[in-house]
Amino acid sequence: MPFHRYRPAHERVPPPEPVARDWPSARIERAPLWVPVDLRDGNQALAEPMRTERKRRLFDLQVALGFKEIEVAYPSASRTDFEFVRHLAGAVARGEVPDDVTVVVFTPARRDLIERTFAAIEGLPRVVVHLYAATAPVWRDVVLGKGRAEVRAMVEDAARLMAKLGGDRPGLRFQFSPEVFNLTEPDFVLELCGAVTELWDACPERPVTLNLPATVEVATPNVYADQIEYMHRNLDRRESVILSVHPHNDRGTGVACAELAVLAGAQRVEGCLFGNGERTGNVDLVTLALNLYTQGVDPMVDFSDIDAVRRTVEHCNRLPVHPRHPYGGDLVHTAFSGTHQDAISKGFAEHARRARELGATEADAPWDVPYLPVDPADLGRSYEAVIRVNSQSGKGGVAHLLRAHRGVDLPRELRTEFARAVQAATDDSGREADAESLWELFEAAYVTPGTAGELVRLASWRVDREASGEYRFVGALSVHERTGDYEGSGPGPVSAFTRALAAAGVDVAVLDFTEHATEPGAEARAAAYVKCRVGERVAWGVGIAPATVTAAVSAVLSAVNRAL
Ligand SMILES: CC(=O)SCCNC(=O)CCNC(=O)[C@H](O)C(C)(C)COP(=O)(O)OP(=O)(O)OC[C@H]1O[C@@H](n2cnc3c(N)ncnc32)[C@H](O)[C@@H]1OP(=O)(O)O
Ligand SMILES: CC(C)C(=O)C(=O)O
Repeated sequence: MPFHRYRPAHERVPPPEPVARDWPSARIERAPLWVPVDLRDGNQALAEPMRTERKRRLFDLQVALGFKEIEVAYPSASRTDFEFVRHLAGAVARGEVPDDVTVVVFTPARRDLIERTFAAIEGLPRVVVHLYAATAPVWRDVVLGKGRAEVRAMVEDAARLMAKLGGDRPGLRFQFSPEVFNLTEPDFVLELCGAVTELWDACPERPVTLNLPATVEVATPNVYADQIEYMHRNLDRRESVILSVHPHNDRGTGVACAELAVLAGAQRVEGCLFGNGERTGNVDLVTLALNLYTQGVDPMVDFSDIDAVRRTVEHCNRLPVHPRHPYGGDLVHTAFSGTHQDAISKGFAEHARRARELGATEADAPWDVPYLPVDPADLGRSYEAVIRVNSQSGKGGVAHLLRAHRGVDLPRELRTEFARAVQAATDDSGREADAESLWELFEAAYVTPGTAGELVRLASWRVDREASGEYRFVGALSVHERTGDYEGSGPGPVSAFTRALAAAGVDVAVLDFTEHATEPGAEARAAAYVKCRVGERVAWGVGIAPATVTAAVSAVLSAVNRAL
């Protein structure tokens, strides 16, 4: 591949010199102002732009999630976008939009289009008019055909017109974006930003938003962070400026760019939900907000029902969210592989133990579960899909599914044995085994093995506790088709039954036995697991029944038949 055709970013735009930087040792301790631009930047990247119904649905979602500033349209671009802003003006007048929500509209630096933009916002009580113009050398030369002075004049003319049209209108603020900031000479950005903050008379009561986009991501995130910190330190009227960033994701590092930019002094971040937007998309606000959340910082937006958010975004964009998308993808809390499942399963148990120790609920106890950076329940997800079984799974995952779905908690040795059977079955099929098919496999193998072809069968039976404290088993046993009544006594029901079996000619030694309830409460069923030696053979059997004695007897019978 002809890599010699490309130049590194530092040769395309001089880095700000000298670079003093605090960002490498800074920490993000509170959320910046998140501004979703799905309805403008995201929308302009869609094959079928949203109409009012879809736009309103996404807008309402963003309001419900807690966003306070929302870019809603490029009103001069199309009738659809113009009408949407008019629709919102009506919605605000009807009290359908909370008072603390401000809308942003976007305009190029062209007189007719600015005038149309102001016509659109008539009647909106809280609005930001956002002016943009490309400032980087290639855009100046190739797209606009203007030198630096002419671009400055174009921006100033537009800013002046906006100030004139806006007047002293209460609730109106201004925003400027030097498009392709990241490839623009830093001194030129300072010059333009200084010009607009002066023309708009930026002051702490009416700050101007300066939004510095990585319109096309071209460098590693540390370069963007240096550029932002330089602006943060050198912008005029800094206390009257809201420093904003707008990363795209061409190199796949939009999230890193945004995070480092916040460390470098950015107070506001524009992006889209799940990262829709031009080419590889705008930076994803869901990931950014939840990255903060998992550091223990209030993200100031609510993603506690992530799947509902995703469904609405998918509906409005008519684009799917990738199953591996951070936090919201279908598969991001799922482990298929054995050692991950084992770790997660142990992590869940430890989490429950720690919660009990702290006297907290599991939903409130500190989260530290291997392989799960966030508790899926915090995002409105169940634990159902966390562990899924295929041929790469091990005993931990198999045992977890049986425990979670059927309440059976297999002894370690039986887990290993059954996991081998599951692996053989999933290797043969090449498919996943869901909880139901896993249970069917387990039941057929251990609970009701070869029902039709059983060699030892038990018809009616009973166990009594004698006055001596011993147990007495009496039952009709059929062994190799020979039926008779047999009995046996022992210190427990299991030993009483094995003695009855011995009397019928079946020599059984119990090597291991455990029993537990499958769920809490009086309605629980008992599960019994028994490992028996029958002659030369050793086998496990499992019994599940409403009564503990029945479960134990069934388990022994199952082990005997499996061994035989
Ligand atoms: C990085 C971003 O996201 S920028 C936003 C991009 N979004 C969009 O373009 C969506 C909406 N756009 C549109 O609907 C149309 O492009 C319109 C209505 C704005 C303009 O349409 P047209 O007049 O047909 O122009 P066209 O679409 O060809 O745009 C190119 C013209 O805009 C000029 N232009 C580009 N950016 C700007 C700007 N910020 N301010 C003023 N003019 C600009 C170009 O120099 C070019 O001018 P020229 O025709 O004199 O060479
Ligand atoms: C904010 C602007 C101009 C933008 O959408 C971009 O640069 O990507």
